[in-house]
Amino acid sequence: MSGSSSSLKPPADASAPVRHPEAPSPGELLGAHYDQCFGCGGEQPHGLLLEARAGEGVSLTAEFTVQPAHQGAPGLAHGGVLASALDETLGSLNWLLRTIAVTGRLETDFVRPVPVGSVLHLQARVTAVAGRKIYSTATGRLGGPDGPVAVRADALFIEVKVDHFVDNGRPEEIRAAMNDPDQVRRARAFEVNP
Ligand SMILES: CCCCCCCC(=O)SCCNC(=O)CCNC(=O)[C@H](O)C(C)(C)COP(=O)(O)OP(=O)(O)OC[C@H]1O[C@@H](n2cnc3c(N)ncnc32)[C@H](O)[C@@H]1OP(=O)(O)O
Repeated sequence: MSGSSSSLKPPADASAPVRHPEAPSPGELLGAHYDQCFGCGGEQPHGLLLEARAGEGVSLTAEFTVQPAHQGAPGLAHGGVLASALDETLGSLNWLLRTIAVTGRLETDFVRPVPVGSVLHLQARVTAVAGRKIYSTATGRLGGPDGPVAVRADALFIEVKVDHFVDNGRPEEIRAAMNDPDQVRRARAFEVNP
């Protein structure tokens, strides 16, 4: 069974997404937005170490290799970890829009079990934008970018101001990220256009 709830269907007056003129070129690696991010950061030993690459328009591809630390049932990826991989991939799309946004809703279909050691080939795109609401969809395939779908998700991201993080994040990490002397790294921690 599949299908998504009505809040994930763009309204009739939604617009097509517009790729930011300074978005990375198709094929370019996006790199981690924050080294402590569970989804993409290099400083998280049990993180997903997801690598996303810009695609055409407002789309991207990403790869996630399932490690033993990501198990739920013996030898199989945990469903919550797979949802995280989808969330991170979908969240990375906002960098192509240069919009700061957070996940409001994420609906996931788990179609096939995903073994430890396998590579999940993710593809995501923004389908529509309506005011602060960004609608997007993603699939994760096994065996290659054209392999069978193992997971898929539809999501609604909501545009926020940087205050969302500053006001709600733990002060230690906010301070450290804000004080990073590298201007690009400082901006990307919050996915803000530097
Ligand atoms: C730096 C990037 C990191 C990327 C990491 C990967 C992405 C993530 O995992 S982000 C972390 C997980 N997400 C969060 O922590 C978000 C927590 N939630 C919140 O902070 C708030 O609920 C937030 C910001 C989403 C919305 O609150 P707020 O700004 O007050 O918006 P609000 O006015 O309620 O809603 C705006 C619109 O979105 C809709 N909306 C908000 N939440 C939802 C939802 N869950 N489902 C459906 N619609 C929703 C509202 O109905 C409203 O629609 P309309 O404009 O048509 O009336």
